[in-house]
Amino acid sequence: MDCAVEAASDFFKLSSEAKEEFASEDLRQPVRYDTSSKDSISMSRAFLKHYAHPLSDWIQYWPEKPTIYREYMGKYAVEVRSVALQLIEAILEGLGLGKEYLNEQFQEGSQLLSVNCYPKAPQDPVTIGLAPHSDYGFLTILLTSCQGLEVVDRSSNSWKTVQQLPHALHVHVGDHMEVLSNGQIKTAMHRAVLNPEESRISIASIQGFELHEKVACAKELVDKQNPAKYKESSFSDFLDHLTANMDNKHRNFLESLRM
Ligand SMILES: O=C(O)CCC(=O)C(=O)O
Ligand SMILES: [Fe+2]
Repeated sequence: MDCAVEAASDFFKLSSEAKEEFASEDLRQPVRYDTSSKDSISMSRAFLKHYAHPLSDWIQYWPEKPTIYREYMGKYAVEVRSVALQLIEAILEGLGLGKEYLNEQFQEGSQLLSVNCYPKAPQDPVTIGLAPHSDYGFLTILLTSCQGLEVVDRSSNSWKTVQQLPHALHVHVGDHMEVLSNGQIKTAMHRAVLNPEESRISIASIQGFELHEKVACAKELVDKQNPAKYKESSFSDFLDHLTANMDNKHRNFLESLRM
């Protein structure tokens, strides 16, 4: 885990030119570097996003520098995906769907790594690094170098700081789990605030289905009393939604799926 943070940190220390090599406004690029100045929703963040599963298909597109990047990030990606799949199985079992439910789609699903770098906060008042959002996939596993993640507590509708525990991973549910469970499990609204003491690295691993595979409410969880609450959608539909709403505030994907 520390190695993945080190690889990320070293990448962001590269010259602007080296990082800009990966700059693209096309959300479908296999690797994409961007900073807050161009992306209105993320407020003070540089990030590198790339796919990670199957690793042999994607690793060739990842940065070659720093030289440790592919090895360290690759190892982390494989390990964290295995944890995510085990957690997803447990959730599916808890929903009464059985742990093998849609097993093929999960096994062949996509994994997106969002590697973020936030500057140290300039002064005391809460400074936002990444604006409130939920993740599109089923489950996100987040590794962070220091405190900065906040989640909405649904009971009080207020922001709660996620405590930084040494060597702990943070797990949260994404939009497609809310859809699959027909609303029984809710997506986690979250944001990142800048840390006043140090710059911060976070690595989000987002587990979804393959690009064009549709996610619908599980028919086992739909009946007369509980009609389907969401339209079906794919990861590709999410990318289209983001592209179409790049410059406005209607970026909430889950809201766009509500029936
Ligand atoms: O930096 C964080 O703590 C959150 C990152 C995040 O939410 C994301 O990359 O989707
Ligand atoms: Fe997120």
